[in-house]
Amino acid sequence: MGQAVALITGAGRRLGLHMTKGLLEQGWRVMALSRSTGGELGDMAVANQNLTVIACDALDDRSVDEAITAIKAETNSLDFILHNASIYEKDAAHAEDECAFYDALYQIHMKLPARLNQALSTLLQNSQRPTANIIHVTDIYASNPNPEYALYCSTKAGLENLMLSFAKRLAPRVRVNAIQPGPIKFLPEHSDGDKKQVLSETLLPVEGGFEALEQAIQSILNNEYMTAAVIRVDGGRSVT
Ligand SMILES: NC(=O)C1=CN([C@@H]2O[C@H](COP(=O)(O)OP(=O)(O)OC[C@H]3O[C@@H](n4cnc5c(N)ncnc54)[C@H](OP(=O)(O)O)[C@@H]3O)[C@@H](O)[C@H]2O)C=CC1
Ligand SMILES: Nc1nc2c(c(=O)[nH]1)N=C([C@H](O)[C@@H](O)CO)CN2
Repeated sequence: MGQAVALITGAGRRLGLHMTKGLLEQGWRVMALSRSTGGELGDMAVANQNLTVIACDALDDRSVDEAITAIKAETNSLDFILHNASIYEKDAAHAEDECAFYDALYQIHMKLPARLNQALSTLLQNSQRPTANIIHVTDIYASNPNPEYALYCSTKAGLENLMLSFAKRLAPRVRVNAIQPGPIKFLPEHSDGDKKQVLSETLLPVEGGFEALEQAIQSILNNEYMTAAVIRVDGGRSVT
């Protein structure tokens, strides 16, 4: 079996960058989609021939078309797609541009994953592994929305529904699953009060860390009997 090939969206920072590094360390070839081809990701690509950085802005259809063309020029088979790219902002922050914000959330959480799954389905069917994998990274809020993030949550719910359709459409050669993260990694803009409040509502009151998601991703990749499944990685937050 040849070298496994993964495609990661939103690879430029945090979980996307963490998973890019992890899969490279395991010997995978990684196609990393990012709005910027520079920075740490670009530096890594100069030093590691197993990493290809491809520019992709989900909000620009031409950029997505060009990224799909570039992926197909790089490989004729694909073993894993991680739909990680995301925008996370409160509705209240977009009172003046609510429609444009909702369009952006749809484009990044639903349109981009649907287009990549459809456009790359032949590459996935050519996978050299027993099955190819697609993982949609959603959110515990997809099942039980936080009304302050209604627009974000609804598009994550749409991403989860797309997972079910692609699981039905692409079986049995391709397994499609979703992971619902909880309080994995706060953002710099989170205050200490925000963090304390969230963790006080979480059975395991700590940030899970990207390693917790990586373990769940690996468990899906290694289990040939998992498809159309939704795996929560949230420290129990979703039941409080
Ligand atoms: N962190 C957490 O605690 C939680 C995370 N999640 C989910 O887990 C996933 C990873 O989380 P995290 O790493 O914190 O996410 P971030 O918000 O830090 O990063 C998301 C990525 O999305 C990409 N992105 C943003 N805008 C665009 C765009 N217009 N076009 C293409 N890509 C874009 C960026 O990639 P680049 O800069 O390379 O373009 C960025 O790396 C996300 O799907 C998130 O919704 C869910 C619940 C909790
Ligand atoms: N794209 C993102 N989505 C989400 C994030 C994030 O940082 N980026 N974070 C959360 C969590 O609420 C976290 O901030 C604290 O629990 C949800 N989605």
